[in-house]
Amino acid sequence: MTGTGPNIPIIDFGPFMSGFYGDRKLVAERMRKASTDWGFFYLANCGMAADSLTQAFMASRQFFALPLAEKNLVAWQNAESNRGYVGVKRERLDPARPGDLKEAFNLAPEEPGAGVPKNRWPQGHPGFRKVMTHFLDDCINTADRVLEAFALALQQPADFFVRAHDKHHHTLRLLHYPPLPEGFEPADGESRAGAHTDYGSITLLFQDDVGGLEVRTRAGEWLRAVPIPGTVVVNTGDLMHRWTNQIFCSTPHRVNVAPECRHLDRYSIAFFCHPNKDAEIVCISSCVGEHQPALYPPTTAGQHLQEKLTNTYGT
Ligand SMILES: O=C(O)CCC(=O)C(=O)O
Ligand SMILES: [Fe+2]
Repeated sequence: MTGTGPNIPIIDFGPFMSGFYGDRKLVAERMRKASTDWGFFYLANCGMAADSLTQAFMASRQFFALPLAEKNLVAWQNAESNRGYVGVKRERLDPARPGDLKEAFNLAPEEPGAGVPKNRWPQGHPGFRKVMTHFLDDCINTADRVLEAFALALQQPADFFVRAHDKHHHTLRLLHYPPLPEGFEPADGESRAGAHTDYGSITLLFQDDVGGLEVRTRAGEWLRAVPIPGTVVVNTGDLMHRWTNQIFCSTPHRVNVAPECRHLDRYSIAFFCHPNKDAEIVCISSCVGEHQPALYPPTTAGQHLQEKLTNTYGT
């Protein structure tokens, strides 16, 4: 752990949302640099109403407070649907380590015309569904603006990434890290969430004020990504790493069982953005050159995601 040295950048998104081209370009360039150096940045003034976030966290707390039997009625079933409740230790983000000390609930936009809805909503809690559906829309909007900035940063048409994400194959994930019992000592390598990289293009991460998120620097040290009120953490995932021919990094991160926060509940909400399953992922032209050959063959976003989920859940 390092307490000195450079820190994860904080970028003010306000000028991108309301500014002229010059302002927008400046913000996009900051995002490009942060994604290259860190694969992580805090975004301030992202345009999301504080109220929407407060409500989402409240609804999340209420959901996780339900009896386990009730949560299990909406249990996660398979990687293809990837929705519903995932119990404590069911998942290991770092396959070499014990199961993660967390529980989660995944939801996602319903595909229009796909028949039976796939989200697994708990019965008798219409408020939960309403708040989360609203929050999901907010996340999609914010992510689309971030993707526009990325397109500008990479000299692509403004809608380059937004179009590739327009089927909204995203996942919203509520996370709860329960307090650990008095005297708890983590088994070797046990943590709230094991070290991992995210699979998709970008992730928006909202954390409460407990802390515990750690990001691995390029020098290999673990740095705390402390909660900064009024900001959302944005990180670039494996797919963006591949798409940008490794220019944007997909940085390992984890949630550590730090002694000072071990006995506190921690809540976070992650919005994982995934391009359309049929989107062709070919190294972006501005990231490829005479001295920078494309490092990956084309794939589709769907193929990429399925491989990653299978590795995590073993299904
Ligand atoms: O809870 C957090 O702060 C991080 C969670 C995370 O990185 C993930 O679920 O991919
Ligand atoms: Fe993550």
